[in-house]
Amino acid sequence: MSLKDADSAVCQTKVAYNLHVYPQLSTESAPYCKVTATKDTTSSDVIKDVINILNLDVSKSYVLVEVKETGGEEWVLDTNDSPVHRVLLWPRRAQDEHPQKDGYYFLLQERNTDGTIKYAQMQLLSKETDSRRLVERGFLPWQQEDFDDLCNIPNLTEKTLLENLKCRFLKHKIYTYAGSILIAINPFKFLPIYNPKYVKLYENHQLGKLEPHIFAIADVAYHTMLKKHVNQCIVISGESGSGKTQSTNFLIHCLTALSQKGYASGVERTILGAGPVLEVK
Ligand SMILES: Nc1ncnc2c1ncn2[C@@H]1O[C@H](COP(=O)(O)OP(=O)(O)OP(=O)(O)O)[C@@H](O)[C@H]1O
Repeated sequence: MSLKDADSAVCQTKVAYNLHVYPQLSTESAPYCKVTATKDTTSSDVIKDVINILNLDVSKSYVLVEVKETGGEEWVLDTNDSPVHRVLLWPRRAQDEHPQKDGYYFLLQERNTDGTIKYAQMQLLSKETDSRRLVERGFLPWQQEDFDDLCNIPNLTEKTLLENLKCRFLKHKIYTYAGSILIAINPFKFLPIYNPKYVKLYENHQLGKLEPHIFAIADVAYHTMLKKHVNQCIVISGESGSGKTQSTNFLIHCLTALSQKGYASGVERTILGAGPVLEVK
């Protein structure tokens, strides 16, 4: 490495980032505290800054907690951890400003005298989110509530998986995710979930944010194709009569609606019309 390279490497570590730390006890002035940090700044440096800025009680002990939307977990940072390194692993949209609504942010939590952490912030979560998290962590037994993604079932067995699908089906929720795979159970009756309102609802959304739906899969494939300029493939499999043809029709309907921006055209009719010919064995 040349001296110049070394200089620029040193400069790189000195780049300043703004961290927004949400204190456990929110202050009257602002919901969060802005701290400037570099990659070298440790979590204990950040805590000291927040204590100074907010005039917090120095006799108490605090920890910096990273909240990440994925898994809904809070991670307590070690005193020598670099919060900036954590931020750089977050999605781009959450890196500059990290408002709580985006799900990626830092909390300042107080430690109890026995070393455990006071989770006062948890009270701000809705009761439903709160208990779901406790169930996911195994602190509460799994109730007969349904999970829209099978990966979130805490004790995943064939029995719990089938019970979850059944429970959802009885509530007319025929779609369930298994990660990025969509499971569809044939309802053998019309459900009012395929009108243009739903195409619009799922347009350009993030997979998993809304209730599982075949339009969500079509939308992800369509927008990934536009973004990456690479052909996309959706594999549909299932036994005879499970709804593959019907699902293909819904996919084509959604894809043509997305590409035509809602204007009726003959394209959908032409593609759907080709289906029976293609299916002839
Ligand atoms: N999402 C759905 N909503 C309402 N009815 C559905 C749905 N999916 C399937 N069906 C019903 O189930 C019937 C069988 O579905 P479909 O023909 O799509 O099955 P398939 O998997 O393509 O069967 P095969 O492999 O024998 O061709 C359809 O005629 C339709 O009435």
